[in-house]
Amino acid sequence: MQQLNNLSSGPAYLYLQDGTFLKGKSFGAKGTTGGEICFNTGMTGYQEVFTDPSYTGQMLIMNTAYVGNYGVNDADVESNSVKIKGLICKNISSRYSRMMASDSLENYLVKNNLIAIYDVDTRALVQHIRNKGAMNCVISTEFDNPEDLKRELAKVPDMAGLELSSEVSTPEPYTVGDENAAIRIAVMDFGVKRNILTSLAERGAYLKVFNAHTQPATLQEFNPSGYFISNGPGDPASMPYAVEAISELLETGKPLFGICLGHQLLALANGIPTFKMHHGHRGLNHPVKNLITGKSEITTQNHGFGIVPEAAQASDKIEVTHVNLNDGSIEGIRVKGKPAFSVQYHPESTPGPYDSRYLFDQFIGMMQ
Ligand SMILES: NC(=O)CC[C@H](N)C(=O)O
Repeated sequence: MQQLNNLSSGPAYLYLQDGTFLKGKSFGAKGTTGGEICFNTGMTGYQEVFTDPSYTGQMLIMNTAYVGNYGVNDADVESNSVKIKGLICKNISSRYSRMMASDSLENYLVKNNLIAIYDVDTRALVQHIRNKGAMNCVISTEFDNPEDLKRELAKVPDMAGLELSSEVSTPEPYTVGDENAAIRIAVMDFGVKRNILTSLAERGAYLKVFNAHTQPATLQEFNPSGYFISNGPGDPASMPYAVEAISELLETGKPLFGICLGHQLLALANGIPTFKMHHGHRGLNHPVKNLITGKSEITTQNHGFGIVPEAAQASDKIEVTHVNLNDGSIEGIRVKGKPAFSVQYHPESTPGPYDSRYLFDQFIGMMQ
């Protein structure tokens, strides 16, 4: 059991676009930060969530009552840095306990320059977002009055229409797995989670991960058995370059699998529009029904956009394969006459239950 040096306890302020103004305590780095507020209902997996590139630009409320209880380590990361813009919690644990932990959450946040606020009534705040919908917010340890905070908030871009994949995609290609493997996958990196790559590599695939703006012809030079379209941050409707590339890849007739942003982009490539959800789905317990097998799965989710259900149901290009049992949103599709499919949720489930990992086997099976 490690004792933290000293919990920082200076004041911090939270200001929302609708004028909601809350005082809490400062934790992690000092300063002012802004982004779109969202909440994650998971009780574990904070380090994976903080480093998931799909959270770029988001101010995250962790619904669970305590954050930090089990510290941090070098392995539980989905990318090489913290990607959330700011953190909002109820309680920060003043000590951590786990054999695998190498440091405290507080040191980690300071090292990663992440501004956090705690001692906020997160239950009330989550209910507020659930009623009013997603909106921008700022956290500050520098400004303590609504006028200054409102001015800082005005600098925060709107998530709708925002293209963020170019910020988080790998600048240079890199490979994962055994280069002699029979299965080769070209990965379009829009902000890929590390454990998606691991999930494919541990099933015997050799992966080459390419920058988001790579031309399809360059992907084809790798002579892949199939294509993977990754998750990622931002508004899929702001990415015509990616939709164009995916449309071209579909013409190759090779297997193609998309996750989350990849699902939204595959839908767009088939003429199905996307929309901004009221407050999104983020957590580890979202029930989804697989309409092909009739079985349900408990899934990990992180998305603020969705594909338009009426357009998906009416499309003659795709078939709906998965539906969210909470709200009926479309969470899986396959392209008619092509070996291409996608899901809105996260089968690698880091963190989360393992129910959906069969999707990686399905993709590998299609390429064998
Ligand atoms: N996890 C993801 O890929 C998220 C996709 C998209 N940025 C959304 O918020 O809906």
